Formats: sequence, structure tokens, C-alpha cells
Amino acid sequence: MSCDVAIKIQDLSKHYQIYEQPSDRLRQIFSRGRKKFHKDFCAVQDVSFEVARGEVVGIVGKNGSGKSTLLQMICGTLNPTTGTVEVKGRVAALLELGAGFNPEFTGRENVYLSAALYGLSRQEIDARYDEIVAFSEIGEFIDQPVKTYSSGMFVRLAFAVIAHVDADVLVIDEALSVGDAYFVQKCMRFLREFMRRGTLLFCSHDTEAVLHLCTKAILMNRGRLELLAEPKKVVEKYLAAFYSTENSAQREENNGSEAPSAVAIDLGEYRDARLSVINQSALRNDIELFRFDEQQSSFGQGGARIVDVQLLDSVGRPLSWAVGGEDVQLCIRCEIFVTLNRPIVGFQFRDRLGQIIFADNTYLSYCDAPITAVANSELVALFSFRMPLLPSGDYSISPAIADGTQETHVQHHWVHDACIVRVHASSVCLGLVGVPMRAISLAVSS
Ligand SMILES: Nc1ncnc2c1ncn2[C@@H]1O[C@H](COP(=O)(O)OP(=O)(O)OP(=O)(O)O)[C@@H](O)[C@H]1O
Repeated sequence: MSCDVAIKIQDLSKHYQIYEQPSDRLRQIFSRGRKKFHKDFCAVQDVSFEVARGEVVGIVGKNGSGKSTLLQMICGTLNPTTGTVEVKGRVAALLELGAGFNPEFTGRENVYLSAALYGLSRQEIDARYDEIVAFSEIGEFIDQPVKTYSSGMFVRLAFAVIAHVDADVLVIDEALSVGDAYFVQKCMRFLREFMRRGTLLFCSHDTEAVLHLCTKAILMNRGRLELLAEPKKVVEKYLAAFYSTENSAQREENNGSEAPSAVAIDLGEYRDARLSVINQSALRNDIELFRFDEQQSSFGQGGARIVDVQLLDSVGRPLSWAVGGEDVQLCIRCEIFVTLNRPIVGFQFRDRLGQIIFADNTYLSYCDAPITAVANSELVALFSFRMPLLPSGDYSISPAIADGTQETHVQHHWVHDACIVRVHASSVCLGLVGVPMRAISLAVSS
């Protein structure tokens, strides 16, 4: 295998024998091959491909197309029936929930067990243990048996382990759909960093993730590799196949029944006084903002500290909800500990994949006449803008305060994901943002 190849798969297949009844297994054993009491089923068939070092490969395919089986064989947790898998370097995997953890052991014991399986020595695990637990945010539950964990806690701990074992190749199976928005953002930060040096293979039904993260993609269909190409081509083919099945299922479902009703809006537990007002326009784009948590991970020189981030309406009243298209203000409040001669306050608004949807800072507005923020004062930055129309999902706001110029500055405090912005029912389903159309028309001429 060439040194630039991280994974080489050749003619890989996995066959299962399917027995209709448990007793058929016994019959099969006693017949000594004279008669067949099972059906042969091919979960993966004759798959060959190579992944170069540093590539990010997404695997898509309908349910049951063989994605997980393929990943398990690559990680060595499942033996192939035929074919070979060669992987260069240390592989760490996040496969189906629970894989690799002993449910009877505590979180702590499982961290040691699974990091040791990845080849870390006792001393190496000791040195990383606190970081792993901090990353997982499991807190005191770390000493409870993992069988008592929720699925979210499970994934957090498993992800924390694979993020700290210096893997060369990471294999991830749909795991990120389980964590909460903060954790997903944290994982995306880790993955984006990892993608600079490592090889990543993941399977997902999230075509946006495949489009935006991958260098190439694989479409699996009934156990076979149908297409290996650039992500755009693969996603197009996958969606075409997906919608053709969906449409025929829909046609059958609608046959004789009523058309689907209007979109339901998930207002969850965040019903409040504004709801009745917001609800009228909710079918367009409902945006909810919650939690500024000083515990969020942050970094910086410490000459200033962000103490509050709020979304306000156009006259300065705090909002827990906003509507896409509404005029809002983002207020970032900072405590200043040392005099900043050219303070810059900024923010990034990211989607669930960690892509920046928009970002801004105060630099250009003040570069000709900078203001000074003296020690022991408070600095408040206000950004007034029209909230864009966004597709449903979780977004995050990361604010920062620095001192200097756009190019050269000292970062004093940067808070990752200080707020999560949840977009509920939205009429925007495609693209990163929606653009309000002034008019839409159709004209037919003969
Ligand atoms: N141990 C097993 N015995 C028999 N059949 C199995 C076994 N494991 C998986 N299969 C079958 O192999 C096929 C491929 O399964 P696999 O889990 O790899 O699909 P997938 O593409 O990952 O699906 P999903 O998107 O639902 O996770 C499925 O039809 C599944 O039922």
C-alpha cells in the first residue's frame, strides 16, 4: 500500500445466513451441508476503494444499504466473509451506540479500557483522563456504570475518548445525531481540526454534512458500491434515488386519503408570553435563543471577559424569540480588566456543521477613530441587523473581544458557542439562508 493511502479495501464482502426460525439453525448443523435451511444474504458485496491520507469520505445510502457493515469491517469489529482491509495508522471509531463500552463498567473504567484498546499506555491515559472527562461533560456520572447513561451521555463519552487517542483515521457512524447542539458544535470543532491532519470516514443521512465536509463520497446501494465520486455527484444521485422511493411511497399513502396537512410547529417547552405574537408568523421562520453560559469553553489572554450575550429587539428589549426577517440587536457585554487601546468586539454565527453563516466585528466602524476601554470599565457592543431567514436547526453564536487591528490583535476572550439559536418551523428548506422574494410569478405565452 502506498504511503499516501490510508485505507485500502479490496473485494470486501459480508454474507449472512438468514434462518426463518431458530430451529432451522439446528437443522442446518445436523444436515451436515446435505440440505440448505437458510437463505444467503449479502450485506456488503465486492466493495473496493482506496482513501488517501487526509481525505474526508462520506458514505451515504438508504437504510440497510450496508454502510454500517462496511464501517465495522474497516474498523476490525466485524470479520469480512471475503476480501481484505488495510488501514495505515491508529484507527479510532464511533460505531453504533455502546460499541466498545462494557455496560457494567463505570465511565471511568470504560475510558481506561477503551483507550487501552486503542494502544495508549496507562501513563498516557492518566495524563489525558481529566481532559477526556472535561470534553465529555459527564461530570460526577463518570463513576456510574455506563448502562445508566442516556444515549447522549454515551456518545459524549465515546466521542471524548476517540478525540484523545491521537488517531490517524477516524471512523464515525451517524453518532453526531444524538448529542445536543452544544456538544455537536464541540465535536465539529474537533473534527475540523482533525481534518487538517487525519483521515475521516463517516456515514450519514445528513447530505449537507457530506457536501460541506467531504473531499469525496461513496453511495452504497443494496450492499454494493454504486458510486465513488465528488460529494456533489454522489449526493445528487442519492437524493434522486431517495426521492423516487419516497414519492412512490407517498403516492401509495395518498391514494384515497387526504393530502398531508400543514407543517406542525414544534414549540417545545419554550412557550412564553411572546408566543401568541410570534406564532402568527411562525410558519415563516421562528428563531429561539437560549443560554449564555459562562462555563462554555473559551480562550484568550484574559485582559477582558465577555459576561453577557443577548438578543434584543429593535428598541432594546431582551428577546428569547426572534423571527427571521425581524430587526434585532446582538448585545455583547464585556468586563475590561486592562486598558484596551483599540478594542474589537465581534461574533461568528455558525450552523450545525460549524460553517460561518455570517460574522462581524466593530473594527471597521472604529478604525479611524478608535475608542479606549480603560481598565475596570464595561464595554458594550451592539450589532443591529435584520435576522436572516434560516433553515430549521441549531446555530451558535461565538463572541470575542480583542485589542488591536483586524490583522494584528491580542485575543482577550473568545467564547465558543456562547448561545445556541434554535430555528423552528421554517419555510427555508434549501441553502444556507433564505432570501425574501419581492415577487414570484409565472407567465405562459403561446
Ligand atoms: N448480523 C446480521 N445478520 C443478518 N443480517 C444483518 C446483520 N447485520 C446487518 N444485517 C443486514 O445487512 C444489511 C445492511 O445493514 P447495515 O446496518 O450495514 O445497513 P446501513 O446502510 O448501515 O443501514 P442504516 O442506514 O439503517 O444504519 C441490512 O439489511 C441488515 O438487516
